[in-house]
Amino acid sequence: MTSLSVRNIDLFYGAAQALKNVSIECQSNRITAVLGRNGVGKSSTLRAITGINPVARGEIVLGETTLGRAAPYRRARMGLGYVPQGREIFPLLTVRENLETGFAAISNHDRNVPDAVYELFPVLKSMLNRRGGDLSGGQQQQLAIGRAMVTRPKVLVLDEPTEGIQPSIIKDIGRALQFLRDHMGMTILLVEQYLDFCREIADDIYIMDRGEIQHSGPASDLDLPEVRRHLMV
Ligand SMILES: Nc1ncnc2c1ncn2[C@@H]1O[C@H](COP(=O)(O)OP(=O)(O)OP(=O)(O)O)[C@@H](O)[C@H]1O
Repeated sequence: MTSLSVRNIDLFYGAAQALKNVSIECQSNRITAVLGRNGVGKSSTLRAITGINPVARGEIVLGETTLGRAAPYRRARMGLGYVPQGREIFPLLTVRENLETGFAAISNHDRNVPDAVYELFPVLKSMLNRRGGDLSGGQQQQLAIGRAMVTRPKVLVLDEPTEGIQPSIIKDIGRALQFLRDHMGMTILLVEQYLDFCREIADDIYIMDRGEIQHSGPASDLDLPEVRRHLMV
Protein backbone atom coordinates (compact mmCIF):
# COMPACT_ATOMS: atom_id res chain seq x y z
CA MET A 1 0.00 0.00 0.00
CA THR A 2 1.62 3.16 -1.24
CA SER A 3 0.63 6.80 -0.91
CA LEU A 4 1.50 9.64 -3.24
CA SER A 5 2.16 13.17 -1.97
CA VAL A 6 2.49 16.21 -4.14
CA ARG A 7 3.94 18.97 -1.98
CA ASN A 8 3.90 22.65 -2.92
CA ILE A 9 4.91 22.23 -6.54
CA ASP A 10 5.40 25.06 -9.04
CA LEU A 11 5.75 24.31 -12.76
CA PHE A 12 6.60 26.71 -15.57
CA TYR A 13 6.49 26.58 -19.37
CA GLY A 14 9.10 29.20 -20.21
CA ALA A 15 7.97 32.30 -18.33
CA ALA A 16 4.36 31.09 -17.95
CA GLN A 17 3.54 29.55 -14.60
CA ALA A 18 1.16 26.58 -15.05
CA LEU A 19 1.15 25.31 -11.43
CA LYS A 20 1.29 27.40 -8.27
CA ASN A 21 2.01 25.77 -4.94
CA VAL A 22 -0.02 22.65 -5.76
CA SER A 23 -0.34 20.07 -2.99
CA ILE A 24 -2.32 16.83 -3.28
CA GLU A 25 -2.36 13.90 -0.85
CA CYS A 26 -3.37 10.57 -2.39
CA GLN A 27 -3.88 8.16 0.45
CA SER A 28 -3.26 4.49 -0.08
CA ASN A 29 -6.21 2.43 -1.27
CA ARG A 30 -8.28 5.47 -2.11
CA ILE A 31 -9.34 7.13 -5.34
CA THR A 32 -8.42 10.81 -5.46
CA ALA A 33 -9.84 13.02 -8.22
CA VAL A 34 -8.67 16.46 -9.33
CA LEU A 35 -11.48 18.32 -11.09
CA GLY A 36 -11.10 21.38 -13.27
CA ARG A 37 -11.92 22.96 -16.61
CA ASN A 38 -9.74 22.86 -19.72
CA GLY A 39 -6.34 24.44 -19.29
CA VAL A 40 -6.30 24.83 -15.49
CA GLY A 41 -3.22 22.63 -15.03
CA LYS A 42 -4.53 19.10 -14.53
CA SER A 43 -2.34 17.44 -17.16
CA SER A 44 0.65 19.50 -16.03
CA THR A 45 0.17 18.11 -12.53
CA LEU A 46 0.28 14.54 -13.86
CA ARG A 47 3.27 15.30 -16.07
CA ALA A 48 5.09 16.64 -13.01
CA ILE A 49 4.23 13.48 -11.07
CA THR A 50 5.39 11.16 -13.86
CA GLY A 51 8.58 13.20 -14.39
CA ILE A 52 7.81 14.26 -17.96
CA ASN A 53 7.98 17.94 -16.97
CA PRO A 54 10.37 19.05 -14.20
CA VAL A 55 9.04 21.08 -11.28
CA ALA A 56 10.66 24.37 -10.31
CA ARG A 57 9.81 23.99 -6.63
CA GLY A 58 8.29 21.46 -4.25
CA GLU A 59 8.54 17.70 -4.10
CA ILE A 60 6.71 14.54 -5.04
CA VAL A 61 6.89 11.56 -2.71
CA LEU A 62 5.91 8.01 -3.72
CA GLY A 63 5.52 5.91 -0.59
CA GLU A 64 8.70 6.72 1.34
CA THR A 65 10.71 7.87 -1.67
CA THR A 66 11.18 11.48 -2.76
CA LEU A 67 11.26 11.36 -6.56
CA GLY A 68 13.48 14.41 -7.11
CA ARG A 69 14.69 14.41 -10.69
CA ALA A 70 14.11 10.69 -11.35
CA ALA A 71 13.36 10.03 -15.05
CA PRO A 72 9.89 8.80 -16.07
CA TYR A 73 11.07 5.20 -16.68
CA ARG A 74 12.58 5.06 -13.19
CA ARG A 75 9.31 6.28 -11.68
CA ALA A 76 7.48 3.56 -13.63
CA ARG A 77 9.87 0.97 -12.16
CA MET A 78 9.21 2.34 -8.67
CA GLY A 79 5.51 1.52 -9.13
CA LEU A 80 3.99 4.58 -10.77
CA GLY A 81 1.58 3.73 -13.61
CA TYR A 82 0.36 6.37 -16.07
CA VAL A 83 -2.61 6.47 -18.44
CA PRO A 84 -2.07 9.61 -20.54
CA GLN A 85 -4.68 11.93 -22.00
CA GLY A 86 -5.81 10.74 -25.42
CA ARG A 87 -4.62 7.23 -24.41
CA GLU A 88 -1.56 7.17 -26.71
CA ILE A 89 -2.26 3.73 -28.10
CA PHE A 90 0.06 2.65 -30.93
CA PRO A 91 -2.41 2.46 -33.85
CA LEU A 92 -0.39 0.03 -36.00
CA LEU A 93 0.51 -2.39 -33.20
CA THR A 94 -1.95 -5.11 -32.20
CA VAL A 95 -3.74 -5.08 -28.88
CA ARG A 96 -1.31 -7.77 -27.64
CA GLU A 97 1.71 -5.74 -28.75
CA ASN A 98 0.32 -2.59 -27.15
CA LEU A 99 -0.05 -4.47 -23.86
CA GLU A 100 3.49 -5.81 -24.20
CA THR A 101 4.96 -2.32 -24.50
CA GLY A 102 4.37 -2.20 -20.73
CA PHE A 103 7.05 -4.92 -20.31
CA ALA A 104 9.83 -2.37 -20.75
CA ALA A 105 9.13 -1.03 -17.26
CA ILE A 106 9.31 -4.37 -15.42
CA SER A 107 11.84 -7.10 -14.71
CA ASN A 108 12.11 -10.17 -16.97
CA HIS A 109 10.31 -12.66 -14.72
CA ASP A 110 7.21 -10.41 -14.47
CA ARG A 111 6.86 -10.08 -18.23
CA ASN A 112 3.33 -11.37 -18.69
CA VAL A 113 -0.11 -9.81 -18.91
CA PRO A 114 -1.93 -10.26 -15.57
CA ASP A 115 -5.21 -12.25 -15.83
CA ALA A 116 -6.98 -9.32 -14.17
CA VAL A 117 -6.55 -7.28 -17.37
CA TYR A 118 -8.73 -9.73 -19.33
CA GLU A 119 -11.12 -10.27 -16.42
CA LEU A 120 -11.78 -6.53 -16.18
CA PHE A 121 -11.78 -5.91 -19.93
CA PRO A 122 -12.86 -9.12 -21.73
CA VAL A 123 -13.10 -7.21 -25.02
CA LEU A 124 -9.29 -6.96 -25.06
CA LYS A 125 -8.95 -10.74 -25.01
CA SER A 126 -11.31 -11.10 -27.96
CA MET A 127 -9.40 -8.43 -29.91
CA LEU A 128 -5.79 -9.43 -29.11
CA ASN A 129 -4.75 -9.59 -32.77
CA ARG A 130 -6.59 -6.46 -33.91
CA ARG A 131 -4.70 -3.22 -34.45
CA GLY A 132 -4.94 -0.59 -31.70
CA GLY A 133 -6.09 1.95 -34.25
CA ASP A 134 -9.16 -0.18 -35.10
CA LEU A 135 -10.53 -0.03 -31.53
CA SER A 136 -13.23 2.43 -30.45
CA GLY A 137 -12.26 5.26 -28.08
CA GLY A 138 -13.67 3.34 -25.11
CA GLN A 139 -11.81 0.14 -26.06
CA GLN A 140 -8.59 2.15 -26.45
CA GLN A 141 -9.09 3.58 -22.97
CA GLN A 142 -9.50 0.05 -21.61
CA LEU A 143 -6.33 -0.95 -23.47
CA ALA A 144 -4.44 2.02 -22.01
CA ILE A 145 -5.50 1.01 -18.49
CA GLY A 146 -4.60 -2.63 -19.25
CA ARG A 147 -1.16 -1.56 -20.51
CA ALA A 148 -0.58 0.38 -17.27
CA MET A 149 -1.69 -2.68 -15.24
CA VAL A 150 1.00 -4.75 -17.00
CA THR A 151 3.62 -2.69 -15.13
CA ARG A 152 2.06 -3.80 -11.76
CA PRO A 153 1.71 -0.22 -10.47
CA LYS A 154 1.23 0.57 -6.81
CA VAL A 155 -0.05 4.01 -7.72
CA LEU A 156 -1.99 4.60 -10.95
CA VAL A 157 -2.53 8.10 -12.37
CA LEU A 158 -5.02 8.71 -15.18
CA ASP A 159 -5.57 11.79 -17.34
CA GLU A 160 -9.28 12.28 -18.16
CA PRO A 161 -10.22 8.61 -18.52
CA THR A 162 -13.81 9.48 -19.53
CA GLU A 163 -12.91 11.92 -22.31
CA GLY A 164 -14.81 11.15 -25.52
CA ILE A 165 -16.18 7.84 -24.23
CA GLN A 166 -19.76 6.57 -24.32
CA PRO A 167 -21.66 6.26 -21.00
CA SER A 168 -21.79 2.44 -20.81
CA ILE A 169 -17.99 2.20 -21.12
CA ILE A 170 -17.53 5.03 -18.61
CA LYS A 171 -19.41 2.83 -16.13
CA ASP A 172 -17.10 -0.13 -16.93
CA ILE A 173 -14.06 2.06 -16.40
CA GLY A 174 -15.40 3.33 -13.08
CA ARG A 175 -16.00 -0.25 -11.92
CA ALA A 176 -12.50 -1.25 -13.07
CA LEU A 177 -10.87 1.55 -11.07
CA GLN A 178 -12.86 0.58 -7.98
CA PHE A 179 -11.74 -3.05 -8.48
CA LEU A 180 -8.09 -1.94 -8.68
CA ARG A 181 -8.53 0.00 -5.44
CA ASP A 182 -10.48 -2.68 -3.57
CA HIS A 183 -8.85 -5.90 -4.77
CA MET A 184 -5.41 -4.99 -6.08
CA GLY A 185 -4.44 -2.49 -3.38
CA MET A 186 -3.83 0.36 -5.82
CA THR A 187 -3.81 4.01 -4.95
CA ILE A 188 -5.47 5.95 -7.76
CA LEU A 189 -5.24 9.58 -8.85
CA LEU A 190 -7.29 10.81 -11.77
CA VAL A 191 -7.85 14.23 -13.28
CA GLU A 192 -11.24 14.93 -14.83
CA GLN A 193 -13.75 17.47 -16.01
CA TYR A 194 -16.70 15.12 -15.44
CA LEU A 195 -18.08 15.88 -11.98
CA ASP A 196 -20.68 13.08 -11.77
CA PHE A 197 -18.09 10.39 -12.55
CA CYS A 198 -15.83 11.72 -9.80
CA ARG A 199 -18.66 11.91 -7.28
CA GLU A 200 -19.52 8.33 -8.06
CA ILE A 201 -16.10 6.74 -7.75
CA ALA A 202 -13.72 9.09 -5.90
CA ASP A 203 -13.08 9.09 -2.16
CA ASP A 204 -11.35 12.49 -2.10
CA ILE A 205 -11.80 15.41 -4.47
CA TYR A 206 -9.61 18.44 -5.23
CA ILE A 207 -10.78 21.38 -7.32
CA MET A 208 -8.17 23.09 -9.48
CA ASP A 209 -8.54 26.51 -11.08
CA ARG A 210 -5.89 28.64 -12.81
CA GLY A 211 -3.00 26.47 -11.72
CA GLU A 212 -3.98 26.33 -8.05
CA ILE A 213 -5.89 23.98 -5.79
CA GLN A 214 -8.97 25.91 -4.67
CA HIS A 215 -10.79 23.37 -2.60
CA SER A 216 -10.33 19.82 -1.29
CA GLY A 217 -12.07 17.27 0.87
CA PRO A 218 -13.86 13.95 1.01
CA ALA A 219 -16.23 13.40 -1.93
CA SER A 220 -19.12 13.04 0.51
CA ASP A 221 -18.61 16.63 1.78
CA LEU A 222 -18.52 18.40 -1.61
CA ASP A 223 -19.96 21.89 -1.71
CA LEU A 224 -21.65 21.39 -5.09
CA PRO A 225 -22.51 25.04 -5.91
CA GLU A 226 -18.89 26.00 -5.17
CA VAL A 227 -17.56 23.13 -7.32
CA ARG A 228 -19.89 23.99 -10.21
CA ARG A 229 -18.73 27.61 -10.05
CA HIS A 230 -15.13 26.47 -10.64
CA LEU A 231 -16.15 24.10 -13.43
CA MET A 232 -18.16 26.68 -15.38
CA VAL A 233 -16.36 28.11 -18.38
N1 LIG B 1 3.99 22.26 -23.45
C1 LIG B 1 3.44 23.43 -23.09
N2 LIG B 1 4.03 24.61 -23.39
C2 LIG B 1 3.49 25.78 -23.02
N3 LIG B 1 2.33 25.89 -22.32
C3 LIG B 1 1.69 24.76 -21.99
C4 LIG B 1 2.20 23.47 -22.35
N4 LIG B 1 1.35 22.52 -21.89
C5 LIG B 1 0.35 23.20 -21.27
N5 LIG B 1 0.56 24.53 -21.32
C6 LIG B 1 -0.29 25.56 -20.72
O1 LIG B 1 -0.34 25.33 -19.33
C7 LIG B 1 -1.66 25.54 -18.82
C8 LIG B 1 -2.16 24.26 -18.16
O2 LIG B 1 -2.33 23.25 -19.17
P1 LIG B 1 -2.74 21.74 -18.82
O3 LIG B 1 -2.68 20.95 -20.09
O4 LIG B 1 -1.97 21.28 -17.66
O5 LIG B 1 -4.26 21.94 -18.40
P2 LIG B 1 -5.43 20.88 -18.26
O6 LIG B 1 -6.21 21.31 -17.07
O7 LIG B 1 -4.90 19.51 -18.25
O8 LIG B 1 -6.27 21.12 -19.58
P3 LIG B 1 -6.78 20.06 -20.68
O9 LIG B 1 -7.98 19.44 -20.11
O10 LIG B 1 -7.05 20.94 -21.85
O11 LIG B 1 -5.64 19.11 -20.91
C9 LIG B 1 -2.50 25.99 -19.98
O12 LIG B 1 -2.53 27.41 -19.99
C10 LIG B 1 -1.75 25.48 -21.19
O13 LIG B 1 -1.97 26.30 -22.32
